[in-house]
Amino acid sequence: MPDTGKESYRALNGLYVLHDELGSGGFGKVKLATHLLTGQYVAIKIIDKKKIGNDLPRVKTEMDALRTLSHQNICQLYQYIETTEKFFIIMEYCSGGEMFDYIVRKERLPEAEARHFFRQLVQAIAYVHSLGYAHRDLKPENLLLTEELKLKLIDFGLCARPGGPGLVNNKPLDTCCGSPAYAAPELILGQQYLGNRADVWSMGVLLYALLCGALPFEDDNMQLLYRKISNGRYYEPDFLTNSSKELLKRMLQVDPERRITVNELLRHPWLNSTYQAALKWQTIYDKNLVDEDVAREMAYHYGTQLGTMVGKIKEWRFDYLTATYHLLLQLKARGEKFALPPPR
Ligand SMILES: O=C(Nc1ccc2c(c1)CNCC2)c1ccc(F)cc1
Repeated sequence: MPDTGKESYRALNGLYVLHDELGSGGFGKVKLATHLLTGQYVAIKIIDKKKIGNDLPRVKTEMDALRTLSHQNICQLYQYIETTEKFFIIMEYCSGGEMFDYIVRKERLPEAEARHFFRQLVQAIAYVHSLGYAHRDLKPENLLLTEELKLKLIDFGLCARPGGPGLVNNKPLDTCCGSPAYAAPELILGQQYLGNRADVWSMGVLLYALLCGALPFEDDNMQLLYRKISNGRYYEPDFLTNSSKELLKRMLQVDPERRITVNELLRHPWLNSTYQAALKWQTIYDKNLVDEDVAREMAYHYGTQLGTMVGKIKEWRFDYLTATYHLLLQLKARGEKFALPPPR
């Protein structure tokens, strides 16, 4: 049983066992846990309502986004539990940890490896934008890696909702958006900005970090940092290829009107040079399609007809059933045997 605050974790009893902490963000902590029915690891984001106070809307924003978004490069929401004191957001566990740590360990990435990760980020963002969302807090800490070095985007707490005020926003940085080092000039100047274009700037900063192992705009003094970002001038190390330099220049355009768009990115030669197919960004998942093998195993365990189980899964309630389905599907996708205990 977890330490103090036992009663507040009661909601997890019989469903999950908590292990050590994976990280703690502005919002609360993320703990490693085991989903008991399948024995699979998950990550549980635990948010204390008292501690977030008037930031509660950000949690709702994130939940709305995560319920809608389902993509191979976005960390999958499995289950959502709300109690009087806390939110428990049960997510896909990404055992490779944060991209930030990966870059630090390797200092900087060869162009081919940077491309491998950057393509997946562009696919995730193209999908997010196609649904009218903008992420608005893109940084290496919000990019996680799986065991197979697949990239998974997390933390939609600052994203702009479709048609919401966020899409065109002129709130100054501190009130609404993420880390200054990755923030677009128009955003830090508190001007009107389009979330989509601001995301492209942040992706440019990320690509620079992948390729150079450093940030293009950096200063401990916030005012000087803002000035560097607004000038848009940065150091180009000699090891950068001309095509990398050209792409960075197109992404780190101070004028959002002249900045490359996501659609142009999807076709840019730097992303496609060693790959035949153009970037396929659509999701591989179909909410109306339920994997029959997984549903059959679940029907067996819960003692229901297959058709009934398929119907229940399709409700996508983000309850324990949704979590079980995703975890069994993940086992099947990894070619591993998956079985549930027989009905009690
Ligand atoms: O899996 C996550 N974090 C994670 C996983 C593994 C490791 C870390 C974080 C940190 N370094 C050690 C390895 C994770 C998953 C979802 C989420 F919303 C937040 C974090």
